[in-house]
Amino acid sequence: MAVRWGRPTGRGGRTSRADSGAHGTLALLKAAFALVWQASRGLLAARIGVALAGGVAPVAVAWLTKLLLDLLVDGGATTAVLTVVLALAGATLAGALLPAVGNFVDAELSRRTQLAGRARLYRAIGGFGGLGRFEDPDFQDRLQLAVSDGPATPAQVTANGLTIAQSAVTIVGFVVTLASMAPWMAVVVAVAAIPTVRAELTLSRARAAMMLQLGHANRRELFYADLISSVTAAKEVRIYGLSDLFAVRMTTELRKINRGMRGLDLRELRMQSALTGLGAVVAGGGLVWAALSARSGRLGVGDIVVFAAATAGVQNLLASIIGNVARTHQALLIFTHFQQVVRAPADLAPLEGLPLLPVPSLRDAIELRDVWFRYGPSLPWILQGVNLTIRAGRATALVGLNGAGKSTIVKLLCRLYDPTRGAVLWDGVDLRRFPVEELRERLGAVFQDFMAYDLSAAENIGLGDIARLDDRSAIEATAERAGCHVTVEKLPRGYDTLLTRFFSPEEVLDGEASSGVQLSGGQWQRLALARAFMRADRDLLILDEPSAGLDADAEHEVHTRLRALREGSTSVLISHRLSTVRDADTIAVLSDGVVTELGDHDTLLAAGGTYAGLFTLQASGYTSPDARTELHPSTGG
Ligand SMILES: Nc1ncnc2c1ncn2[C@@H]1O[C@H](COP(=O)(O)OP(=O)(O)OP(=O)(O)O)[C@@H](O)[C@H]1O
Repeated sequence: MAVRWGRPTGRGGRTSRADSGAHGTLALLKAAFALVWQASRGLLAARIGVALAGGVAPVAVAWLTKLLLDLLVDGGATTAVLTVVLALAGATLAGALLPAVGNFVDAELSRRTQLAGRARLYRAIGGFGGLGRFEDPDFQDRLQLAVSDGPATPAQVTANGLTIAQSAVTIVGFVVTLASMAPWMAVVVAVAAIPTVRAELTLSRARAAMMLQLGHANRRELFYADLISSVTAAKEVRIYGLSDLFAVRMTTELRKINRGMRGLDLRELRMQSALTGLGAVVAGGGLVWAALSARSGRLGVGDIVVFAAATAGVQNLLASIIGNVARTHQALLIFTHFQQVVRAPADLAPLEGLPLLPVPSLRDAIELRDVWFRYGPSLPWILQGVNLTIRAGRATALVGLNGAGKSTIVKLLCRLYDPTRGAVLWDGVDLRRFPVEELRERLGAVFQDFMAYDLSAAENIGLGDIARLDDRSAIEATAERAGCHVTVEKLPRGYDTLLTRFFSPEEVLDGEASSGVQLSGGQWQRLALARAFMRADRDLLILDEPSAGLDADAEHEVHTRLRALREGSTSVLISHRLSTVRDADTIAVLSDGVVTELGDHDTLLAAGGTYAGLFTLQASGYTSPDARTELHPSTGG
């Protein structure tokens, strides 16, 4: 089983049209809030309350301080002074406590939203009926980003958004304060905010462009990092001594990323310095005016305090808004990917305008009628008008050289893809008329690239029919039929043995310690067979190279068992070992995207064509590539 390495994605990711424009941003914000609202209305309401109170507290503190100072200077009554002191203490305490309460609520909201977001995301992913999306590189990038970071973003957007709202409340309070004392100062502060907002927008755009640029470098960096550290690649990486090479490539990508980020950070630093300077000039100028006004008796001591607090507060809050807008923008970009995965339309479309039908038991045949297929519009045709009838209750074998399209046909039978042209008919009804999950209920399959689950032996078999996942006697009987019962029984904990070294057994097996076991390739293959056998009673059994990893004895034995199992049921068998397909009722030879020969073993042998040539070649044990090319000049081996 060859392991194909996945394409990891960067932490940045691509922007899309949906990201751009105020309308898109607003819709995203709404969707993010909606998810948080759905996760916990009560907590969100509490968080909004905290933001409002947190926004009002600093303004209240400034005004109460002014009031207190004015009372003291004017010799106010003790009760009045004490009342103001108490109110000031309360407002200060609230101002100090609210951030901590806000953090707690944010964390809890984040946990709940992530739970709801993940559930929604994995429901959407599980709903993709076919394989096409998983093989689309752009969709893969989006998907991986949505999975890794997407569910956390709605809560981040909400928390940042509410912090911005909180700052805005305080700013409004301070600007009103300033306006009541010196209207021109309020105007100056408001005007001074304009460059800040403009700078923030420019920076946001630069950040988005940089993320787009660095997305590819990010993906490559993660790709090499994963290769170096993953157990799957560990064998080859060590044998071929690849880790240094990959480490150098990884650090090269990382340097590229760092250069880009450093440039952006420097730009941000320059802008922020300029803005801080501007803020200092505004605040300083205002303070000079306030001091002169106090000297001339136009302002009291309390006024100066509240004035200083208001000007400094507005400048600081504008700076904090900058950071929060940036973080919100970043989170929204990632949330875009989440939304696009969650809202992706069905990938396997039903036949237009026709209602879905229940899947009837297969009575007559499955027919591929003039089936053309390619894996993408820019990729070559794999099937170019395949016509083939798979008769109910009979065994059909598919034969052909590597890359002829045998597994592709199997994938079309399982409706993992739809034909590009032509149709697959189930007793005359197009497969696209059936609900895909219902169709799959009717199939049992073992694939060339079968799965080895890091679970117990029993589960590895039972997953073939989840309704009987806990039915130990059914699982054991099936293992017996697949010829792996004895092997499994001899494992340290028999059927409960964990077939992995990846998880600690204590995590999974009720606290009972027992080391996990790793099976050999052939043993895994038997388990995969047993898994398929759990569905032996289904309408169609698909066996794509079911014995590829087995030794000669085991292969013979498995095929004897398969023959018995296939008896009277509908099956499709793919095998390069032609001796194992010779007793199939029908053998179809695929070449150049079409069925070139069809018949039983004797007929095809007598016809003296491709099958006869291949069979004779294998029977004689002669495997010269030259001879293969001579036999099949048009198909690559
Ligand atoms: N997911 C895919 N995306 C693009 N091309 C693919 C994909 N899967 C298979 N192909 C291409 O389709 C062709 C047929 O592949 P397929 O696996 O059906 O052949 P096969 O007859 O089963 O070969 P083998 O005997 O080696 O298993 C090959 O050229 C392969 O490169």
